[in-house]
Amino acid sequence: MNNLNSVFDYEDIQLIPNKCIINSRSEADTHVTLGNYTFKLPVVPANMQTIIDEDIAEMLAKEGYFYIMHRFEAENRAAFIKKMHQQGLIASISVGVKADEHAFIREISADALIPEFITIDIAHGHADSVIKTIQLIKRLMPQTFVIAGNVGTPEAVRELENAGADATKVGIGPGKVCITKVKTGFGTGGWQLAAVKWCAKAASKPVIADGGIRTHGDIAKSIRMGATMVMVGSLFAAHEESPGQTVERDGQLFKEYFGSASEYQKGEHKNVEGKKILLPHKGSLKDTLKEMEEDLQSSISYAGGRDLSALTKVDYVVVKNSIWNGDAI
Ligand SMILES: NC(=O)C1=CN([C@@H]2O[C@H](COP(=O)(O)OP(=O)(O)OC[C@H]3O[C@@H](n4cnc5c(N)ncnc54)[C@H](OP(=O)(O)O)[C@@H]3O)[C@@H](O)[C@H]2O)C=CC1
Ligand SMILES: Nc1nc2c(ncn2[C@@H]2O[C@H](COP(=O)(O)O)[C@@H](O)[C@H]2O)c(=O)[nH]1
Repeated sequence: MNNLNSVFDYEDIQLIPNKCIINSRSEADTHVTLGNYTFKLPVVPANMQTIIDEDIAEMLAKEGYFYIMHRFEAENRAAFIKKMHQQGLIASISVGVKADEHAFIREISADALIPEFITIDIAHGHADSVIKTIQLIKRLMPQTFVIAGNVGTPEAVRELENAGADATKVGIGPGKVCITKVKTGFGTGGWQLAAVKWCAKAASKPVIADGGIRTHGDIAKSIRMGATMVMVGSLFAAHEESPGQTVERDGQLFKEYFGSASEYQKGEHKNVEGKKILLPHKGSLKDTLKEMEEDLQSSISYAGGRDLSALTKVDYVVVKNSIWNGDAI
């Protein structure tokens, strides 16, 4: 991006249709390949404690979706890898960057519990601590696909790729339960889609757009701007299967969704950069995944193609705050 002042976000963009070349949306193929594996959708639920648990991870893996287990029940991770492998499923876990996390990486490597995917999950991923963690994983488990983040600049993407990351995750502060932008003044909140475009242009490996996805159409927009996959929190929160607590207010059911840097996650009010919200109880996660697939198939048809690659080439217009036009879904 040459001009950082001409930025945009998801609600400011509309993709322009091409002539349809399929007879039914069901012909459109939403599969995506990441590393050595192909998944049903270019979407992964956020590795947060109110979004995913081991049951959901297992369901997603069995159904052919990508998943990333969170790192907040650290002591369960080795057993989780073993359990997934015993069922012939991929193991995809998260790690941090502190000394105990390096010890854990050495431990699983020594025990030959090698996950197919490891995501390094910290707030400010453009850091030597992340580079050292990438290098450690790649030295001990070269076959493991490493996703590193989070970052918000091309320089960070290149540096993590050069350190050995197989993919980078872009998004500092655009999340629904994020307060980084107001607490620190930094981030990609409000211009996340432009940041994805900026970073993807510099990337030589896959980029995962993380945070700020509010509609299924935002998935197609992320892919147009160069993302291989998107990470989604709030849209996946508050389902029947979701791990967040169910709460009743005035006879209506809600579920908790809290940030990984919130005091609810941390158990203390220190370096808090996340909050908790209540979201109306939704139906089944499987139904949302199905609807997401149908909507993305429709996006592919509007792009004039048969698969996700068609989305990467479509024209688009920037019309500030255009998509809602006073409406809601
Ligand atoms: N995508 C996003 O915008 C954000 C996501 N998060 C999520 O919150 C969770 C907790 O993140 P995080 O606090 O990084 O994880 P950790 O608490 O594991 O911290 C990781 C390490 O990085 C250090 N660290 C954290 N932030 C900074 C910073 N701004 N500058 C220098 N060092 C830093 C920590 O030290 P110390 O704590 O002593 O500083 C610690 O050593 C993660 O799941 C993360 O994804 C949090 C904020 C933003
Ligand atoms: N600044 C913070 N960001 C957080 C925190 N916990 C998670 N996250 C990020 O948000 C996305 C999900 O975003 P959504 O818009 O889809 O809901 C998640 O993947 C993280 O990158 C936090 O406490 N603070």
